[in-house]
Amino acid sequence: MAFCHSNNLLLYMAQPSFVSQPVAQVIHTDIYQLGDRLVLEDVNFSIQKGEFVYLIGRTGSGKSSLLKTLYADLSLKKGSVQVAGYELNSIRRSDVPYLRRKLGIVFQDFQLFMDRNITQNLEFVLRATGWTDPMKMKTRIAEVLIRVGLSGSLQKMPHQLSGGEQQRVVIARALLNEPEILLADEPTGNLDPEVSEEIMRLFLQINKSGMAVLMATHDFDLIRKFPQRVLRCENSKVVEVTTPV
Ligand SMILES: Nc1ncnc2c1ncn2[C@@H]1O[C@H](COP(=O)(O)OP(=O)(O)OP(=O)(O)O)[C@@H](O)[C@H]1O
Repeated sequence: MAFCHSNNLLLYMAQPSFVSQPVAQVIHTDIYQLGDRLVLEDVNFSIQKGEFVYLIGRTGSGKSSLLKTLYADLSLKKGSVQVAGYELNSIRRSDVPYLRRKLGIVFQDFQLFMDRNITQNLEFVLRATGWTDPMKMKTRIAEVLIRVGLSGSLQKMPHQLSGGEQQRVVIARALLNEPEILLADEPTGNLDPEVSEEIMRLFLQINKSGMAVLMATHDFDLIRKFPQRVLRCENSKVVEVTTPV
């Protein structure tokens, strides 16, 4: 297991060299919100390729701030963070879009363009991330929609889809550039329990294909039903927990 508490960093560093490079590695890192407010201190953990990790903690404990740090939305003042091959300590502003292509980001609020159909929503992201060939874009959009079980929705407008289906589109959007890790912030927060479970099964299915997932959630029913590794934000620290519920 690659996680380390701050007092056993040596154990962490003593991992044999054949262990694959983690997709995310956070060492002795302080997490600040805007206005220089320290939210989490001395954070240490790593996530290996293909791992599924829940991130839990009370409201305001720092889950979103941690995720924002990983996708370079909050800047790093102290510590070392490496994500998808990028050192965030030294990342240039101009490289942030390239980092984000290697991450899939899923939020609670779907953030789809409501005046564009599903194909157009996905096309927008492909164009913004450098795709130009219309045939390749069409194929990629069809692929990701099949993956999330929405192959019949290419021309639908977001309002014609249920909440669960809209979240599936958001997950499809996050998959477009085949990221190494999905960062999900309360992805089931707006969904009823049955639909939440379906979305969770989708995340697990994607995870099985080798993509790491870090999911912030308050949903203990999901954690009980689909146990995975758990990190908890509490008292300004991030700790690994074995009995979260
Ligand atoms: N944009 C912001 N500017 C300044 N402080 C913020 C901002 N966003 C959050 N904070 C503060 O940072 C702390 C951590 O908030 P964060 O949103 O990371 O917690 P969280 O665990 O994700 O909470 P929730 O479960 O409610 O989403 C809180 O004290 C919050 O008030």
